[in-house]
Amino acid sequence: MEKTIIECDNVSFHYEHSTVLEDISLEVKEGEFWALIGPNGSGKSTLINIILGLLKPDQGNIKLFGQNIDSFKQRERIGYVSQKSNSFNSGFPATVLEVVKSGLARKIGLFKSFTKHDEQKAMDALRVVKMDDFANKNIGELSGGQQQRVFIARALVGEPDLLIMDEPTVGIDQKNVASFYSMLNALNREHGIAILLVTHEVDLVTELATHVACLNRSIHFHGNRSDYKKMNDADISAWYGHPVRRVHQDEKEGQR
Ligand SMILES: Nc1ncnc2c1ncn2[C@@H]1O[C@H](COP(=O)(O)OP(=O)(O)OP(=O)(O)O)[C@@H](O)[C@H]1O
Repeated sequence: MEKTIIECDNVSFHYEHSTVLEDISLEVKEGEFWALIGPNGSGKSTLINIILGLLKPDQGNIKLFGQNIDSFKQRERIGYVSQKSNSFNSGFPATVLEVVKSGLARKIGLFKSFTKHDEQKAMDALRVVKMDDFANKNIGELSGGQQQRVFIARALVGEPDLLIMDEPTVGIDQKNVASFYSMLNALNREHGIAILLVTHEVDLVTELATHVACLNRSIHFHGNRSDYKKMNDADISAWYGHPVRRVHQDEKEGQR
């Protein structure tokens, strides 16, 4: 049986006077690729911050890899890429390889120097995201999409079992979004890394994610991809509280 990697059990959370999350229960198991969808301000980033241990829930419990979050010490098992990663300007004084190696700091200690082996691991991670040819380039000289691949490599260099991403494609054009997602697909299928992806792309998830959860203060839907595909636009609109229309595969093909 697959092991449970993330277990949220009846989690609730509020900021000052507003309740943002109510009774959230969700399980992510080994090898699964979850897309967390929901309208703006529905609590997705807040839930991610709780799972990462950056916020403490008012109620409920989180377990990571079967351990209570308060006693969980194996942070290197989780790679995280935020929506604001791709914001280096052209003058930022670090190469792509240095940025990726910085992902090992948590493992080896901040002030220890990197070894040849660390460098090889960083190059391996760059190869996975097909950015090894850019290793010695300045990070600021890369496009948003290329930078985001580098940030995935930084999250991968510590060989995590789980990758959490909060809207990693913000600011990336549509053509590059598709290749970015196919890379995530390969990470999940070929490297067995579980993925929790916050996204606004209600269409792409049907082709990629193994499971979908829709959050809007509470969980309105969670299930596998085929159950999600059976939902119609009216269901999704009801979860969102406003009209949502998915682009269907035959329409997409017609647009090509
Ligand atoms: N630090 C904070 N203090 C007070 N309220 C906050 C704070 N951070 C977020 N909120 C509020 O909590 C709600 C949920 O925000 P959150 O960022 O989790 O939503 P989200 O689903 O990730 O949104 P988006 O899709 O727009 O990124 C919003 O109403 C937001 O304004």
